Amino acid sequence: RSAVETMIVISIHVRRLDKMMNGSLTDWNLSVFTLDKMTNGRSLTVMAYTIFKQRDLTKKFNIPHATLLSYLALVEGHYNPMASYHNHIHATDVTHAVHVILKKAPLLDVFTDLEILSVIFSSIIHDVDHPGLTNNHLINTNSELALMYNDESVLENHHLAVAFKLMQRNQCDIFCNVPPKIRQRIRKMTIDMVLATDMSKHMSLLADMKTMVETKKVSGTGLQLSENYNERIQVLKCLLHCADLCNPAKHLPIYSQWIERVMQEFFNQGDIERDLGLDISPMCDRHTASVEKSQVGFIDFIVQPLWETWAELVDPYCNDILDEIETNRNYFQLLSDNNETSP
Ligand SMILES: COc1ccc(C2=NN(C3CCN(c4nc(N)nc5ccccc45)CC3)C(=O)[C@@H]3CC=CC[C@H]23)cc1OC
Ligand SMILES: [Mg+2]
Ligand SMILES: [Zn+2]
Repeated sequence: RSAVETMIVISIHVRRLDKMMNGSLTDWNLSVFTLDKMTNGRSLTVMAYTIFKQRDLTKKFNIPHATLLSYLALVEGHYNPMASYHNHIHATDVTHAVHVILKKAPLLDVFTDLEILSVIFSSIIHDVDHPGLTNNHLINTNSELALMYNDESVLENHHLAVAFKLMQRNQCDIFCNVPPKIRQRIRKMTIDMVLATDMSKHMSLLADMKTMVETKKVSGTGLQLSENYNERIQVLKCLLHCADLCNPAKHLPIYSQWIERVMQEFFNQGDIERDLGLDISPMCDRHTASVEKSQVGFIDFIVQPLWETWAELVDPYCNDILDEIETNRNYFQLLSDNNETSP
């Protein structure tokens, strides 16, 4: 489809989307699955374009509309439709989550337009061309990607390289009217944020956040960020990471669909590992994995500690999110107990 046709199709969806949401794109429990059906598999382009318009980013950074649409459609088309979880709908979900988190009261006047553009751009591209396999698997199978990136944040380096390479396509450079120094700053922030979505960085990210909480407690005020780049990017990394790990914070019907998709992706990887005679990765053996136990562990060890620290540092009022996580955790704990008792 030419960019013009894409633009027309998308703008029809954008208008329908606006009506559907009656402008309330900020509904945390919006179903991106419904949105994707409504937009014939174009939910990322429609979501991202709508957010850019609502935040006036096209005007603030002089982004030509046709260029934005072409690039968004190109990126969406480079998400892997064969990946049941890490496809374009996950990117729509994370982009939407970043947008909603940024709208929360404690963050309203904290970040600059440049930082907002960068974190929304990062969410759009953060998993582009994901193969549906984990970094460890790519490393253990001597994949081309692991060879390319020397086993270090292999997937995340790939997502970034693909996203910036696609920007070189004709009429796809969305930052064409942005001064070089600003372009460089967007690129640096995007690289830092997307690399921080590598789960192997999770514990150090969490530790750094806890340190910030301790120092912030001293000031006792809301989130007061200094001009210091490292302090500001630290919070933005965590914002994107929270959005990437927001499935357990959603109502069960939505959360359950993400579980089904991620387990399908993990089991597919486990099947490959079994066929290769490799050790099967955690949660990836379809014959022994307990979906319920995996979710309880995922919430207890990773998701709840992250969101709790986020609440302490940034948003003391995100109890609705913490409550949802706890409700979902107890639901899967109960399922897990029942599976134990009844054979
Ligand atoms: C909806 O449900 C899920 C959604 C996403 C993911 C995601 N999982 N992960 C990892 C997370 C930690 N894992 C564990 N490994 C080991 N040895 N032990 C553990 C013990 C308890 C919990 C987790 C682990 C490995 C996989 C990613 O890397 C994805 C990519 C980026 C973000 C999250 C994704 C998992 C979900 O349910 C399990
Ligand atoms: Mg990722
Ligand atoms: Zn992701």
